[in-house]
Amino acid sequence: MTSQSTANTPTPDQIRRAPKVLLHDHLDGGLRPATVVDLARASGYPHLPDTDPDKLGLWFREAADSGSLERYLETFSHTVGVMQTRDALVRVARECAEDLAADGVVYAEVRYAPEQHLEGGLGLEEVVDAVNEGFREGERLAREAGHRIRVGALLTAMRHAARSLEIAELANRHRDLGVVGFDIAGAEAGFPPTRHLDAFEYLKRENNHFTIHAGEAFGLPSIWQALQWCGADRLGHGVRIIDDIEVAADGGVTLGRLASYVRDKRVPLELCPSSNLQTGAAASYAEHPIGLLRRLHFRATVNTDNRLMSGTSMSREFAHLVDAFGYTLDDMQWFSVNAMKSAFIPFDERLAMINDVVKPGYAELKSEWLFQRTASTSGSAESAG
Ligand SMILES: O=c1[nH]cnc2c1ncn2[C@@H]1O[C@H](CO)[C@@H](O)[C@H]1O
Ligand SMILES: [Zn+2]
Repeated sequence: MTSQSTANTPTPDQIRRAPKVLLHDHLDGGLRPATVVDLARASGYPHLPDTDPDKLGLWFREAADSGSLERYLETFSHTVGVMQTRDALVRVARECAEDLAADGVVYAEVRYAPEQHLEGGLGLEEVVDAVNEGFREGERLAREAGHRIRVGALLTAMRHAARSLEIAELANRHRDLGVVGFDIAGAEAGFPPTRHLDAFEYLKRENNHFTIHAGEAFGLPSIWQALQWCGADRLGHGVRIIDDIEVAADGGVTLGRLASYVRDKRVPLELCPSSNLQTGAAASYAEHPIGLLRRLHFRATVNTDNRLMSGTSMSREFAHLVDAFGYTLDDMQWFSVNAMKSAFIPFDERLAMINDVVKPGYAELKSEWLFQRTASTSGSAESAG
């Protein structure tokens, strides 16, 4: 009865233990509800919609379930509101690393916008130092709990604001000091990436890396600008590339020039299924473009975006995809290797993560079925032999 193909369909426990790689996760979108409540109490933040952690968690999920990116983003005022002191930033970053590690994430790039954490009097440098300290503490605590994780920071500039060059310079100064790259985020419609061209050109001159939120709430022009004007290394979401792919009634697929470019150049897509359902970028998991993009061998990756607002984790994202598309451990490995290839750390480290951590982890899981014969199946196997 036990065949390799059925054994390759991961169980919830295997999904959690599988080594996962996360490239798109917002620090201010991943707080534990109880931590939001604690920090609000400690700092006297008066605006929380609820002070019961369970109800607050539910409030975030429901408020973010709005069908529009703009309304989804309004929920961040409460998380950003309680992340204005050094202690709060260290704690949130520490818990982020611990939570990801406990969920089986072995490598993560976590982003946040330093310019949003200055209201309590911190300077930009102090914000970055506090978050880095939290990540290092979280890595250490995770190790003590038996998990291995590496966390790098991406510094985000808000696309409606005008501090992107300053934040890009901040990212460059903290290069090799815990910050692995740069990003822009926030409302997409009306704020094209070309507004921040000087920041991107600066980073290119410095041989540094950046990703751009593009093709989430706005379509192909945003993706095209991010790649061809700004020179993004990766696309945050990029899910609307589907608008440049035609599927005929007979199943034949035609790629437009931009979709071809994205696939040919192996441009990494930081896809975030649950987040897309909430902002209206996709209707259901089964209809999410990730299914087609994976079949067409785009450089697709699976990400959480905002664990608090979506009530999600990497394991939950994969569980939904396993359910919707019948993905196996091999598919999970493919996404994880894709993500690791696309990370912003040096090539030799990415290669070692793939060969020494990711692949052995999946090999271990994929071989479990060999050792799990029950009395009855081993009996029938013997009699069959
Ligand atoms: O999916 C998204 N699209 C665009 N912007 C986002 C998304 N999720 C979060 N942020 C924005 O990024 C900031 C820094 O982390 C958050 O405060 C939020 O405003
Ligand atoms: Zn995002």
